[in-house]
Amino acid sequence: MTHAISQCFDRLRSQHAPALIPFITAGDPDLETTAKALQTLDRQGADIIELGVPYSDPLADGPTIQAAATRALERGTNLDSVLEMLGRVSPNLKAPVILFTYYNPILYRGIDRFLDEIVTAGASGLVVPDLPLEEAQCILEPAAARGIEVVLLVAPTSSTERIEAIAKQSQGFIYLVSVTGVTGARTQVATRVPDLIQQIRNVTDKPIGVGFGISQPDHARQVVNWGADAVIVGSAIVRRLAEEGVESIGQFCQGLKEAMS
Ligand SMILES: N[C@@H](Cc1c[nH]c2ccccc12)C(=O)O
Ligand SMILES: O=C[C@H](O)COP(=O)(O)O
Repeated sequence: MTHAISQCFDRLRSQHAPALIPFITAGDPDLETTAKALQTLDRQGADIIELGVPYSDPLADGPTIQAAATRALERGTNLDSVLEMLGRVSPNLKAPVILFTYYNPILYRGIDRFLDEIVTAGASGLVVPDLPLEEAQCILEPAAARGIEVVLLVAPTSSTERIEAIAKQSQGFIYLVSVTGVTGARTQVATRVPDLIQQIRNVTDKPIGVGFGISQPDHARQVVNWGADAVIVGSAIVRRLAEEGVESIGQFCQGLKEAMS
């Protein structure tokens, strides 16, 4: 049973290297571009890729990703078409893919069927931002049985007890949301991030990935210097992909990766 995300972190840790995790919205501007973008990111520095399934009622929706999801939905992108595309591309990717989706499409299909389908498509992990810890059990176990790692989120507002419980249950790594606001490029990384990283470190040795607002190589370097094991970059890549195309996100990823090393 593969636990590809944990394996990826084990490998990187032995090299003392942090992971770069770019996020893109599937279907923006179309799924063929997403397929090319996945391959480009894989070749140009992504260690793990977070692939967002567009959804009509997102939570934590910053303007860039919301606009991308709206465009993707207008073209008829749905979970079936995203998984069909991923199934074609994933055999050629080195980087494990984490699927980002809200809980409603999972519930609609049924958890077991959903998990079987994402395994077939070649996904390795799952982020479900509207699934609170208390409700996560129903998916954590059947996912683990299939080698799918469910990454849970810690927010700046999480209490110490809650951080401990999340850290215990999260698989692959712990996603530290750096701000209480929405996704989107910001001019600097929230100054409480080092404290939050330390708080999580105190209760677990699982890898910690930091996301939200990281949009420049300098930000990525700073987060790594603060002790993060992974840097997650969404909006800055989604915007470039939409405005400048696939080549530009390859170059951007290389730049982030260099800054982190
Ligand atoms: N889908 C979210 C973006 C997002 C990507 N990855 C996340 C992880 C946690 C919470 C939110 C996100 C949005 O609409 O902008
Ligand atoms: O997990 C992916 C998020 O989109 C990261 O946040 P960001 O968009 O602010 O970079």
